[in-house]
Amino acid sequence: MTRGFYIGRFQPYHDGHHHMVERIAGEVDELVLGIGSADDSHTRHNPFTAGERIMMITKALEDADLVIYPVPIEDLDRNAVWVSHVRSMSPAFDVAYSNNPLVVQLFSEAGVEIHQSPMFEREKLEGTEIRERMIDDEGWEELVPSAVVDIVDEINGIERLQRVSDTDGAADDRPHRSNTADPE
Ligand SMILES: Nc1ncnc2c1ncn2[C@@H]1O[C@H](COP(=O)(O)OP(=O)(O)OP(=O)(O)O)[C@@H](O)[C@H]1O
Ligand SMILES: NC(=O)c1ccc[n+]([C@@H]2O[C@H](COP(=O)(O)O)[C@@H](O)[C@H]2O)c1
Repeated sequence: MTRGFYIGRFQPYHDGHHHMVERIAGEVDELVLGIGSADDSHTRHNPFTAGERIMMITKALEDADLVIYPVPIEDLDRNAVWVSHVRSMSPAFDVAYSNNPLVVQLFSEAGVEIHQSPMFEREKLEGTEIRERMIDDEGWEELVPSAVVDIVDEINGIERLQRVSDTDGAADDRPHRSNTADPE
């Protein structure tokens, strides 16, 4: 029995993530989905709560032939202890999956086997691009699983994102420390 760990912010869970999970499903029996930056919500970069992201993932993977465990993981100010923090929150896992350079670096240093994979249609399957489309009322629905469209509707997610994007002070949606091994 092999259990994997796939971490992301999933803001929102989109078809690029879904494609990656389908690929991972061929390699593991069970998969922990780490909901990164679980403590953040209601901002342009992280509009959805951990609970809302758990709903998106659970419903989108309802019919998948895979046991999944969505686990919220809060951010820490200390990268050096982040892998211990992840382990303290997650079911034990044999292999981790990420394309985030900082995540790859931290897991590798901790001796965890980490797999990276090619990006799938990255020009459109990117959270930042999808959130911009949501804000601008441009087509985003075809870039996420249909279950995610239903949940965004149920929580009035578009209205929230449009409101917070006006008021959270962010001039744009540039990724922060999580997307680089060297934030400088
Ligand atoms: N289109 C894609 N194909 C394959 N992997 C992807 C794709 N988009 C994201 N990923 C990977 O999924 C993981 C989680 O990504 P994340 O939740 O940050 O999504 P993102 O699309 O990169 O969002 P954002 O633009 O908000 O940073 C990362 O390892 C990321 O590289
Ligand atoms: N020190 C920390 O808290 C720390 C370090 C590395 C990654 N992370 C988190 O892991 C997640 C990585 O996901 P992405 O690949 O979607 O950016 C993010 O939520 C990021 O904030 C946190």
